[in-house]
Amino acid sequence: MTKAMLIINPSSGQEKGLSFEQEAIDALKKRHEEVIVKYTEGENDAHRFAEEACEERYDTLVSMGGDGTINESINGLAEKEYIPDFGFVPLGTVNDFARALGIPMKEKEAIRLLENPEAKPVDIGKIVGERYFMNVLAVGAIAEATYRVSPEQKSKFGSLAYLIEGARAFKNETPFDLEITYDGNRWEGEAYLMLVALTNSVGGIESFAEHADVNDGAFHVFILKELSLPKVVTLIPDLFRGELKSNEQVEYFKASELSVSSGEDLVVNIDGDEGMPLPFEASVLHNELNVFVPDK
Ligand SMILES: Nc1ncnc2c1ncn2[C@@H]1O[C@H](COP(=O)(O)OP(=O)(O)OP(=O)(O)O)[C@@H](O)[C@H]1O
Repeated sequence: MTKAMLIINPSSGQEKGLSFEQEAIDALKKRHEEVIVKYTEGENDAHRFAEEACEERYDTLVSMGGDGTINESINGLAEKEYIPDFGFVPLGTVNDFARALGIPMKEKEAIRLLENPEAKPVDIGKIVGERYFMNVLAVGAIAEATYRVSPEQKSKFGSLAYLIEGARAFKNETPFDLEITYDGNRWEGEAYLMLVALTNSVGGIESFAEHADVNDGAFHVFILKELSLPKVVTLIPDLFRGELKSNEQVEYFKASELSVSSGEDLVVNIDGDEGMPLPFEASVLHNELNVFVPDK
């Protein structure tokens, strides 16, 4: 008998998850005899439910929520002996993972996709000894500014709210020292921001790492080395043209393993949430999950 687990975060996306519950169950019932629904009540519930889906050998796990819920689900699935195919319905503000995979932003369309999806192998990132991520790591005050984005700003400006707070942090910003060893190479210098992207979409901007693919086995590392007027204004058009990696103020390289440290007290932002202090080591888990994407 085939079985699917549906995780719903009722609080995600201004509490719209529950209104799509029945549609999601109906879509999953087209391919599964049994559909079990789990509701999150707080932190770590989605993580725990996803682990349960592995242990109990569910064929499919589907999560409905924002990037926080999807990140927790992935943390429950990664590196398990048995891993169900994974699908999700994006309910959040930014939804970078969904953007990268071509999953529709409209809930009804994302749910319809569950009736006849293609399961695509997808990379995820691992912070060694800590946790997993699916989109981005960031270090620097500009990244930390994103914690100041309020729910009101998010509902008013969407993902633009993060750009606005980030731009505010540009003003009084000073560089920090950074040392990165990667795949047998080394980069050392001063930086204003470091971003490690696994997919093309960062902060809702799909052209951020335009050349990045969800299963290319690589981290795409961007280091903002300079932040001086008037050159800084060239970052914006390059960002939206997908040319950020060629901007003279940016150092760019690809890596499958990274070790990052700094002499200063810095904290890494993981998929938009506050992570742990530096130093850290990260590696790509190539084709770790099978994720439902639109059938071609
Ligand atoms: N029933 C619940 N009530 C309140 N908070 C919950 C509940 N279940 C889970 N959470 C919390 O919701 C957070 C995840 O929210 P998620 O990112 O999925 O949605 P969102 O905040 O609407 O998305 P986005 O940040 O993209 O706008 C987790 O920190 C988790 O602890």
